[in-house]
Amino acid sequence: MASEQQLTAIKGAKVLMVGAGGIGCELLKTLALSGFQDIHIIDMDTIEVSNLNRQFLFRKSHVGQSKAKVARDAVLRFRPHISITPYHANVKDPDFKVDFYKQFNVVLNGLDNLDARRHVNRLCLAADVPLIESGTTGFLGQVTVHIKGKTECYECHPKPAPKTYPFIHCIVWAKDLLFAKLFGDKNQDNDLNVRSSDATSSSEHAEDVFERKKGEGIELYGRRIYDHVFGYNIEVALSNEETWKNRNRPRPIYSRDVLPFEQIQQNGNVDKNLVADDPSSVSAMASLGLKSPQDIWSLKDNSRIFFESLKLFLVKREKEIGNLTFDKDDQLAVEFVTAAANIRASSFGIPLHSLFEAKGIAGNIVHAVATTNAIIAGLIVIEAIKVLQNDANSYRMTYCLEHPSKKMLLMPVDPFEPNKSCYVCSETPLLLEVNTHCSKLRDVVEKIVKAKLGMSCPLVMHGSALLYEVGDDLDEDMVANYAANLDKVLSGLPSPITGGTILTVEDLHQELLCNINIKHREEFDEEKEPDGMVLSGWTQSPVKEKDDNASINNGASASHAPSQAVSLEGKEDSEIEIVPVGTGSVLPGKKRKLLDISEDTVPYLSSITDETSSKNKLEEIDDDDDGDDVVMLDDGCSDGIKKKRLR
Ligand SMILES: Nc1ncnc2c1ncn2[C@@H]1O[C@H](COP(=O)(O)OP(=O)(O)OP(=O)(O)O)[C@@H](O)[C@H]1O
Ligand SMILES: [Zn+2]
Repeated sequence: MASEQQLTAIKGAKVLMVGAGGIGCELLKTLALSGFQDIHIIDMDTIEVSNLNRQFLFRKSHVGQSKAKVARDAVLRFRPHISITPYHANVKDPDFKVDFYKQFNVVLNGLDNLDARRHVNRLCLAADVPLIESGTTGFLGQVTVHIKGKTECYECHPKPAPKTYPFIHCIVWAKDLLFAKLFGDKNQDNDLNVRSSDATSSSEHAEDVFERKKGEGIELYGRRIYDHVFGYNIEVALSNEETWKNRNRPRPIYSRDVLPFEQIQQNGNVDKNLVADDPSSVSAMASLGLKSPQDIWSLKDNSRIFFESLKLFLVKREKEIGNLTFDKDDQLAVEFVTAAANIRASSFGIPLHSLFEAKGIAGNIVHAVATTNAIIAGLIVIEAIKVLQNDANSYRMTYCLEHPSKKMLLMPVDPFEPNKSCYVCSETPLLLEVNTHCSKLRDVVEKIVKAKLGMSCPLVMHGSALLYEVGDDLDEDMVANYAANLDKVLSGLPSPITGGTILTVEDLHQELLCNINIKHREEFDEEKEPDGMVLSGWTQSPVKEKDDNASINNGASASHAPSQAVSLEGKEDSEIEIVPVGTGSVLPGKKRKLLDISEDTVPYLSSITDETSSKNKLEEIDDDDDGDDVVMLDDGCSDGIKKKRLR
């Protein structure tokens, strides 16, 4: 039960929630039931069938509608007198300026990607509004509190850029949607659009394009599926302008453009598989003479594998069709999923992957666990109430573990101090080593300012000389001038950038400005420094640890298969390796000293302290693994940073 004081703080609060997905639905419900009365929600997406298993505010009839709006309506049904304001929009939309943030007492993130999280972090700092961050991956999760000047900001320590993340979505699409639709239960609910343009929209019984027509040849059928999912469905998606306002538009791909019809007919050599009595050894790669699973196939080869594996399923494994579920040890299934994921990746401008990599990703996908989202949402609200009461001594970052430690599944730790060399929350300049005679301004803007510093609308200045900016209100001359600058080497710019120059970069939408000291360097190691430049400053810790009790060891070697993501074996009782999860990237492992935990710090801990019962509870949920929230857990790496706790 909340105290009088807590209730007063809750009732008077105006909160912003960003994201109304897995965590967001739980969070909105918990906020409403805890007495919050003024809640604003931003979410840019519409509801999909695959969300329904865990985003419990949504029903099948809501598919296609705004998540923020439907979530609001669902909660108003049981809390009709509170105010919930939905925004069906990208949080990076310039309408959400610093003044927008200033109206809130606290911002609560339930996002699934680094880019949006960094953006919100910057605006919360600019507006001086506390931010509570969260993330989940399967059974793992965490909640962190970020208060300007008091605790570390979300970006105080660099997070490696996600490498495979967008590709994971292609794998999930190929595996859980396309493979399931073609070879699994025909009557399942599925997000794939199954109606073609010829199907009259009025007819309820319009044909399902995935059904093979009577007498239809395998090649024709394959081509129809290919053109539907990679061509027509992409065109349908493109017609919704709203979706692409802040995203890269995909390109429809049709089979005739990649592989002329004759080539599809001559595609594979099914006979090569004749020796295979065992259906499990049938392989499209063998049929096509593609040998190495490590090779990254071209779009054309992926298309050939697509047609060939489809053909082999229909010819050699006909009996299994309708009952198949994806299995990473099923060679033909992996070939099909790799090819389909790569063709989709090509459409979205995402780098293609080898069969070997795709198999690893497909086999390691961690599904969302609704209970973890619910626990994390509860913890967000607990921290939010402390923040509203300005109860700084009780702020905790809490980690939800997979296996109990000291009979606990929730690990609270003290928040950390801000990193004094963080370019986001402090004014410490960065250092860029670059060959100023070879590198162009475009390289700095793309590889450093956008990719590393996460600025979306950057402006680059040298002293008072404006070298580059983006914006809707620029006149033609300025646009031409900036375009010309982008193609000049740094030392050849109108206001030359050389060793010793201080460059100022700014993103007006994020209210972020930082200075970069330029150091000229002649040579770079192509393998280790592929950008041809090195950015530093931000990663070094300003803190010299003196107090052993306050020190955190670096997670020197943290290899984290999903089940080991939090590894306790061989560790001192009070020390644990923690991997922040659900952040849309693979994050470094960190060891953190645990607090003495009492039930005061985590009020509902007592309900899950029984080792056996809590484990069983979670394992039951594992049975329902048809969630599609995916975060790859890869090998973690140390960020090599020492941090200092607040107390
Ligand atoms: N830039 C953004 N602006 C607004 N909302 C965002 C932004 N980025 C992500 N989101 C929202 O954050 C939510 C994250 O929820 P969640 O992790 O459950 O993902 P999901 O997209 O619902 O599910 P899945 O990715 O597993 O299909 C989504 O609803 C998504 O629309
Ligand atoms: Zn910071």
